[in-house]
Amino acid sequence: MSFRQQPLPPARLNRCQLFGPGSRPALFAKMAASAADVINLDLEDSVAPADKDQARANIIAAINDVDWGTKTLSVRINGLDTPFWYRDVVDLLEQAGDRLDQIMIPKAGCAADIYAVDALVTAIERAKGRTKPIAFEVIIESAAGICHVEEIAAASPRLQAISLGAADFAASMGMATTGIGGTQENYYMIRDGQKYWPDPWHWAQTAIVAACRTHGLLPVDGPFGDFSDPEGFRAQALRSATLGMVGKWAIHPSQIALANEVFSPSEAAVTEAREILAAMEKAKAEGAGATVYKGRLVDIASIKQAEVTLRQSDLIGA
Ligand SMILES: CC(=O)SCCNC(=O)CCNC(=O)[C@H](O)C(C)(C)COP(=O)(O)OP(=O)(O)OC[C@H]1O[C@@H](n2cnc3c(N)ncnc32)[C@H](O)[C@@H]1OP(=O)(O)O
Ligand SMILES: O=CC(=O)O
Ligand SMILES: [Mg+2]
Repeated sequence: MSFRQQPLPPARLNRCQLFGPGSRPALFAKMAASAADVINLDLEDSVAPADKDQARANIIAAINDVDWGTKTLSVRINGLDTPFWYRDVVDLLEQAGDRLDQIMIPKAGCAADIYAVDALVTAIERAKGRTKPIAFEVIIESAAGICHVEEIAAASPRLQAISLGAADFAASMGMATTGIGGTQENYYMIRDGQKYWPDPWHWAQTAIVAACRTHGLLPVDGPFGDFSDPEGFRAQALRSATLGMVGKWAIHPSQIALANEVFSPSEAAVTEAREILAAMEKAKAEGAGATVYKGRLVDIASIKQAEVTLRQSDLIGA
């Protein structure tokens, strides 16, 4: 480990972020009653320009009126390239109650984007005497965003999470795709006449995970558009979890249980993590730094790997 210790991310569950358009208030109570850890009420791309004002009013009313339980409550504001975002921030901070936890900033391209929203939020918090600081989450979904992901991750102490937005990311990168996330038909390799489909999102995900882990944030996988394909969703989520992401968006209620399942360590994984810690305790007592568990090497790094699983399991149990 470097002299500078790697900070832990916020100790809260973020296995599933359920999205719903601010222009469909009939969904809000259903979202609140769902099993998602995080609720994202949307003012951005699921809301038509003509509906932005009404969606904002719907969301402010719902933040105050709906019982959101213990969920993290987040609102996705409009991008900084639009005429809507400042009004989103001003109205939310001036009119929504303290139940609002977080603002999601889409299409972040550089640290200054986060700085701009931070400055506005901070001024309104002070003017209005808001005592609970609003947290931020951002979406990396552009070429500029992925190029500057590390400076974005360091941009504000308000930041808690970064998601990959596969749809806008693909558009910004000029990728020849229309599907949102998952396997892309034309992204394949051939070996011995057999097609094999690699993961086109892999490098962007690992860049986000590395930036998040460096700065103590939660890395999250974004939307999987084909909600009629649970196996495709599961495969994408399993890859994300394997790479270090802690959760995934749901754009339909059918995806919530899948995300919760994938991002909750199984009983077998928890048992194995505990057994590795026990094996290492025994090794330590015998003066060894490494030992054999189920025929394979475990050493001091294995303790840290096991702790990743146990921290997540403890959060779920808490
Ligand atoms: C690329 C991006 O930016 S993704 C993020 C932004 N996008 C979004 O927020 C889209 C969120 N999802 C949706 O708007 C909707 O789920 C849609 C448009 C995809 C599908 O909507 P519908 O056609 O109503 O879905 P469907 O009929 O299958 O819904 C089944 C049930 O789930 C409910 N439901 C649908 N979406 C949601 C949701 N997001 N949250 C909670 N409940 C929902 C429906 O009201 C319906 O309830 P009912 O059984 O009580 O009648
Ligand atoms: O906002 C999400 C995306 O995929 O684009
Ligand atoms: Mg987007």
